[in-house]
Amino acid sequence: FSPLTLVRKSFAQIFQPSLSIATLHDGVNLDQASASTTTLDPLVVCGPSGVGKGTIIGRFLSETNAFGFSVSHTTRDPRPGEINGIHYHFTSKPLMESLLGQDYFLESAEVHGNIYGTSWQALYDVQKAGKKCLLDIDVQGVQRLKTIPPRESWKPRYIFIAPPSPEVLESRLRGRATENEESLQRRIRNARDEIEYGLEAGNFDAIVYNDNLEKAVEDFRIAVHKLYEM
Ligand SMILES: Nc1ncnc2c1ncn2[C@@H]1O[C@H](COP(=O)(O)OP(=O)(O)OP(=O)(O)O)[C@@H](O)[C@H]1O
Repeated sequence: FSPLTLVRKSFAQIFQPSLSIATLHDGVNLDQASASTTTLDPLVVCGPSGVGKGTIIGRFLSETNAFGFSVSHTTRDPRPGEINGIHYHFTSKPLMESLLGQDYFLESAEVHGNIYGTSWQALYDVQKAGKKCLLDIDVQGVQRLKTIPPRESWKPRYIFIAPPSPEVLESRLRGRATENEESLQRRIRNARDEIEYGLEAGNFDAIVYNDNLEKAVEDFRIAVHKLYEM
């Protein structure tokens, strides 16, 4: 039977823990399964709000085709211009709640009354396109991810982005001007514990300090290349 049959079969068995990426990857030579699996391991990027994750990731992704973002599910309403399946999988709250009760999401979070989640399928979709999935996850999310037993598609690398100091973090958050004072104070309060966890030995595979942006992007690039032996 053709490789395509294999691919379809694999999707039907999406929750099978030992699913091989080789069978998910259209056109891949199945004999090279072991060689192709590690190259698609996901990358989890974490750091306190305002540290510059989005900025660094944006710069990094603009220079590489090796990584891609997954499409998240959300219960929030689409904004003008947002397309279902491209920007988000827009999902009703009852359906989302039912999916949360199954092993459908690798991570989920409630933000301002809306539920967001990254499904295993979304991760597989990125891998199927031959890319490593880059996930921007908060510290609590990372702590939950670490409880997931490794599976063929889930052997992530973890990078923490740290601010040069709490004062600089606060001034960046203020400079971004996206938060009201209450939200800003909450982010700053949370940041203390998040930074402590991030800098603790063994919690992350690499730590990148975002002081000078150019240097941080370069350090991020170097860390990724090391972690993936690229
Ligand atoms: N090295 C840097 N020097 C100065 N300003 C920076 C630097 N890196 C990022 N910034 C600025 O800091 C602000 C926060 O950055 P960004 O939005 O990327 O943070 P984030 O970690 O993605 O935040 P959140 O988790 O809240 O989405 C932005 O205004 C950004 O332009």
